[in-house]
Amino acid sequence: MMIQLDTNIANFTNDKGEETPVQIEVKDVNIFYGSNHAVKDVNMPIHEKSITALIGPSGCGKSTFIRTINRMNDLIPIARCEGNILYRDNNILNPKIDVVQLRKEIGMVFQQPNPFPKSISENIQLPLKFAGMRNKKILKETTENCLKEVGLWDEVKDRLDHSATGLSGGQQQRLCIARALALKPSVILLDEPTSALDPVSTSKIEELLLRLKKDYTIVIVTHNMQQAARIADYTAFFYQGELVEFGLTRNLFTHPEKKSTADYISGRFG
Ligand SMILES: Nc1ncnc2c1ncn2[C@@H]1O[C@H](COP(=O)(O)OP(=O)(O)OP(=O)(O)O)[C@@H](O)[C@H]1O
Repeated sequence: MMIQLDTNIANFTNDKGEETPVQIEVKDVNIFYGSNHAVKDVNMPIHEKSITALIGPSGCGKSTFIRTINRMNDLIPIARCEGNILYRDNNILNPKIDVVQLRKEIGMVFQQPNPFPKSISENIQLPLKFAGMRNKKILKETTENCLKEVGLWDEVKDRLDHSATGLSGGQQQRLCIARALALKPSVILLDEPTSALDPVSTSKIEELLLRLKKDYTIVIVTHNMQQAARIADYTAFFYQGELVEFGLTRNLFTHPEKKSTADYISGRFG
């Protein structure tokens, strides 16, 4: 029951009524794990400097799909992807693209905060050093700027050399977002970034994402429909590997076009 998406997507606007151009275009994407067809014929736009939420019941393919956007599924030997994910005139799924460069431009944050077991500042600086940056002044400035960007600077500025694993879960997750920002990405993918966090830490991350969308394109997998409704400009509802419905969040939640979307958002299953 794949829906036909309107490809004239430039007409979409975000919740402020502003047009946001399409940054990534997903075309006819199919993903398999061996013989398991996990994601089926997905077509959707991802709009620049907007938040796109991926929702749907467990096992519907949300994580599989988001991981494909920066080729994390390459790490799973039985995973196979077909189709096109167009980004800056390239197909992300082209085996010849530079995956290291891709992951600098399209960063990822996971469900469990996963800081390196190093100091807070090294968490920001290691990816930069790995990318060849040696200038100590720039490393220091970037550390401060990224920590300020995620609202963590005032909380940690006096203990930058302490282990990141000593931070709270919410602080660790903001550090992981800061680490992704250090590489100056244009897109940030987040796979259930708040599901391991308490409500206060969750709302800090939501506020942070709303700030970050001014400068970054954000795609978030969430089980929490209220979260999608609170922060996402666009929402995609997946069910059994198919993209059932995509649209402006306010439309999808108030006037879903498909019965299964209506059933899911009203809590009748999932
Ligand atoms: N690493 C993997 N190896 C093999 N099969 C996988 C792998 N990851 C996911 N799958 C399968 O792909 C399908 C989609 O799973 P996926 O984790 O993408 O769904 P999801 O919507 O993110 O679920 P959840 O909300 O529970 O995280 C399922 O059938 C799952 O078993």
